[in-house]
This record gives sequence, C-alpha cells and structure tokens, in this order.
Amino acid sequence: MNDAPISGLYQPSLALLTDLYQLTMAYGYWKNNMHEREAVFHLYFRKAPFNGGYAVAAGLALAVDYLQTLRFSDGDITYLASLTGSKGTRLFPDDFLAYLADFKFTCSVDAIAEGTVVFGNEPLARVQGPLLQAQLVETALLTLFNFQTLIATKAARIRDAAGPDDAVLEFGLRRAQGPDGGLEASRAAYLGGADATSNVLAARRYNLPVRGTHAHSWVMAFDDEKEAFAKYADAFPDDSVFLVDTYDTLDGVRHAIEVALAMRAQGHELGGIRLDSGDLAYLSKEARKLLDAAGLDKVRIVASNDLEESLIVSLKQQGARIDIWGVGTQLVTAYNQPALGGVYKLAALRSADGQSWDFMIKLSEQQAKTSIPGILQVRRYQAEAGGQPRADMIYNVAAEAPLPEAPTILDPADATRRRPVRPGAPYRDLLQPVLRQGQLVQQLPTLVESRAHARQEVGALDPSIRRFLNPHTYPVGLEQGLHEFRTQLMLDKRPGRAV
Ligand SMILES: Nc1ncnc2c1ncn2[C@@H]1O[C@H](COP(=O)(O)OP(=O)(O)OP(=O)(O)O)[C@@H](O)[C@H]1O
Ligand SMILES: O=P(O)(O)OC[C@H]1O[C@H](OP(=O)(O)OP(=O)(O)O)[C@H](O)[C@@H]1O
Ligand SMILES: O=C(O)c1cccnc1
Repeated sequence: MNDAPISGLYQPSLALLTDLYQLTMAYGYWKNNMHEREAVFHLYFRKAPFNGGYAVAAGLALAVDYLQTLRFSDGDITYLASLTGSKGTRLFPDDFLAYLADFKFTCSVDAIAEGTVVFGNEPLARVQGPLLQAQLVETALLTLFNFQTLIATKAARIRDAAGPDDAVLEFGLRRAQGPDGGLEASRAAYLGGADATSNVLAARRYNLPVRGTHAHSWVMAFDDEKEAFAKYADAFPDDSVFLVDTYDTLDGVRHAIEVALAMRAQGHELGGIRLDSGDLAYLSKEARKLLDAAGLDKVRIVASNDLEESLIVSLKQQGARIDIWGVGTQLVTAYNQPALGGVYKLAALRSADGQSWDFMIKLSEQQAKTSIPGILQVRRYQAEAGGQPRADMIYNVAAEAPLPEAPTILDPADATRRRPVRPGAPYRDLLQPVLRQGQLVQQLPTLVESRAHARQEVGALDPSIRRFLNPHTYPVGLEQGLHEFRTQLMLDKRPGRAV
C-alpha cells in the first residue's frame, strides 16, 4: 500500500471555500493597512463530542495541503470581481483583487499531531502571521478540523468497543452527507481506528484498505440462495463473504456451509458470512455453532445493521460471536452528534508600533465560552515519561513572567479547583511547529502512522475517561499566571455598570 503524505489534494485551490465575511474582512484590513499586522489565532473545541471524555485530533494533513495550495485562480478573481453590494457597486475593487491574485499563505502554524487525544479548550492549531491571512483561512480550517476530528473520534469509540482483535469496516458512503462527506469520513474513520472502507474512491484517494461483501440483490438475482453463493464463490474463490439473511438467516448459514465445503474440495476457503438483520447476538452464536460443527472454524462472522459503539458493547456483553463489525450510517454521519463545535479565535495582535503583543479576549455571558488570550501551548503531564496522561495545562508562551518550575493548573470553570504540578513531573508540549512562513518544517506522519498513534493514545487513557456512560472529566486547566491574566482582561473589558 502506497502511504505517501497528502499533497495536491486541493487542486485547483479551495480559495473560495470560505464564508463571504472572511473576504470582506480581508478587504477591510487591506484598505485600512492592517493586513500585515501580526496576529495569532487558535482553533479549539469546547467540549468533547458524543458526551465522551476525549476526542481524537484529526484534519491537520488536509489543512496543510489546503494552506499550501491556497491561491486565487483567474476564475476565482473574475468571480469576485462580479460580486456587487446592495447599491449595485462592486464589493471588491481591482487593486484589492490584484493583491489577492498574488496571495500566498505565509503564516506559521503549530499544531497537535493527528491521532493525539485532545480535550476541550485545547488549541489543536495555532496560526501566527499577517492578520489578513490568518483570518482568511478560518472557515476552511474549521470545516476540515471539525469534521475530521468528529469522525475520527466516533471511529475511535467504535474501535474501542470492538476491542483490539475484531475488525471494523466502514460501510457509510450511501448514507454520508453527500460525496464529500463520504470521502472525508472514510479518511477520518480509518485514522480513528477502522480497518478498511467499502468506499473505493476514498480508498484510492487516501490509500486506504478497501473491503466488501455482497448485497441482498445478489442473492435475489438467482433462483436460490445456494446457487447465488456458489456463483459468487466462482467469481471470488478466495475472497468470498456470503450475506446469509436474505430469506432465513440460519438456513442461509446452512447454505453457506454447503458451498464452503464444496469450495474446500476445490482447494479454497470461505472468508466469512455476514448477518444484517435480526438478533445479532443470538444469530451469531447459532451461526458459530453451525460453522464450527462443519469444521469451518476459520470462517469469520461479519455483522452489520445500524451498529454503533454502545450496541457493539451490548452485543459483546450478550456473548455475540462477531469477528468483524460493518458500521455505516452511525459512523460517517456522527449520528448522535452531527457537528463538532470547534471555533477559531483571535488571541494576540502585535501592537501598532510592532514592539509588543496585545492579548485579545472575546467575552461571553458563559465564562466557559470566554476565549483564552495569549500565544498558547498545551503541556501534557504524564505519570512517568511516555506514560499515562495525568493533566493538561494551557499556558501562554509569550507571558512576561517565566513559567514557574512547578506551576499550578486551575480549572477555568472553577478557579478553586487547582492542581499543583509536582517538581520534575514529566511532560510533553503538544503543539509542534508545522509551517514556518508557509513552508513545511517537518514531514507530517502518514495516515497509517497517525492511525497507529491514535490507537496508542486512546489505549493509554484511563478507562474512566474512555467509558461511554458519564466518563470521568480529564483535568485540563490554565496555568495560574494565565488564569490571573485572563481574569484581569475580563475585568478590564467589562468593568461593570454602577447600580
Ligand atoms: N441482540 C441485540 N441486542 C441489541 N440490539 C440488537 C441486537 N441484535 C440486533 N440489534 C439491533 O437492533 C436494531 C434493529 O434490528 P432489526 O433486525 O429489527 O433490524 P431491522 O432493520 O428491522 O431489520 P431489517 O434489516 O430486516 O429490516 C438494529 O440496530 C440492530 O443492530
Ligand atoms: O446499517 P449501516 O451501519 O448504515 O451499514 C450499512 C448498511 O447498508 C447496507 O444495507 P442497506 O442499509 O442499504 O439496506 P438494508 O439495511 O435494508 O439491507 C448494509 O447491508 C448495511 O445494513
Ligand atoms: O460490502 C458490504 O458488505 C457493504 C458495503 C456497503 C454497505 N453495506 C455493506
């Protein structure tokens, strides 16, 4: 399998894949000569999806490809020149469009590697560079990171439910949110832990393993089920999985066994059977008994039919004998939470004289939604070097005061909840340099590597954080100095009205 890093996926460029307001703000910054002011934005979500205890970061490789190929084509410029406002005058004048025609993304990006376990409020990416540029990419970055992270997280949960030995196949294209949703979901599902996809274009595009069985219509197209299985085996003597539930599931299993024994006489082995309806626990146990009694103990049992992680856990608890889980709709549409609420917030701007940083805050009625000012980094403290993560600390790398050797981490929702870090506690900083002046500074991991990383990361989490029902909250907080600075900025911005 060719597992080359992504590049050139977004050709021709996705420059217009944005909200109009990014372009109107870009013009406004340019017109006011603010476009080169150095700015820092962070991309983060506030709450892990699916009422879960964690998320799996994904989207960075796609984002890097988008940023590096970001150009306004002649056609894009012509289209922008055609846009008019309410009085019929042009939205964007020629001199600004000439600027856009020469546009190249030259910001710096630091980001958390794909496959890393992440939590609410932690920047997955930090973009630093000219204000116009860093602002312009907001919408595309959000759509890439939000969907990839959402689906990778769903896949990681399904992988966790299936356990390390079972296979998970992603079957979702037919129910995906359109062709694009299907393609990108297949990538994220693989990253999060699926073993293969049925989606052939996604497999080609992202170098994913591709797998499949056959549909009920195959069986219906023949006079009887046994003949249908035999003809499929003729076509694929070493790659057959028979769907056994078109008429009566256990009769279907018996027919599959007859054909499998005939295949064996010809020197071939049946790969598996698939169950797609009825009581999957009961039927898989009965099917296993019938197969084993016929000496077909290597024939795998595939199950499909609206599966998701809680159902997989339940089926396992019921003793289901399922080896391979085919999961479609619930995975690729993130059925129980169809969007991740990632945001992209301005956190620092160079002062007008260019000598210092002004740190920015967006206030909210809900304190948890108030943004975090600074140039942020995430430090993950571990039980021992390379060991189980214990707590994450968000801190400002541009703070005036140096970071204390043993800092204190404060819960941003309740500052009385604090955790002192013991001196010498091992840690790693999660945001790593990716782009400098728009250029890649380190080769990104391949998708296969990111997938292995995701499995290792989820596996290292405490089971209390991995569980689906009311998971324990992993501690993420602000470094005390950052908390105090943020509180002061909140008070400065909103001093309160006299009563
Ligand atoms: N043992 C079980 N415990 C819990 N849920 C199960 C069990 N077996 C199957 N299910 C799930 O119950 C749901 C309904 O199954 P059912 O066989 O009624 O599906 P169906 O869609 O009506 O079947 P068909 O595909 O024939 O229309 C599916 O999501 C299926 O995965
Ligand atoms: O249930 P999902 O997780 O989305 O998995 C994919 C489903 O798609 C196929 O059937 P389809 O739904 O087209 O028809 P059927 O369920 O009526 O057999 C397949 O047999 C699965 O049931
Ligand atoms: O190959 C399969 O079995 C398959 C593919 C797509 C959807 N459902 C099943």
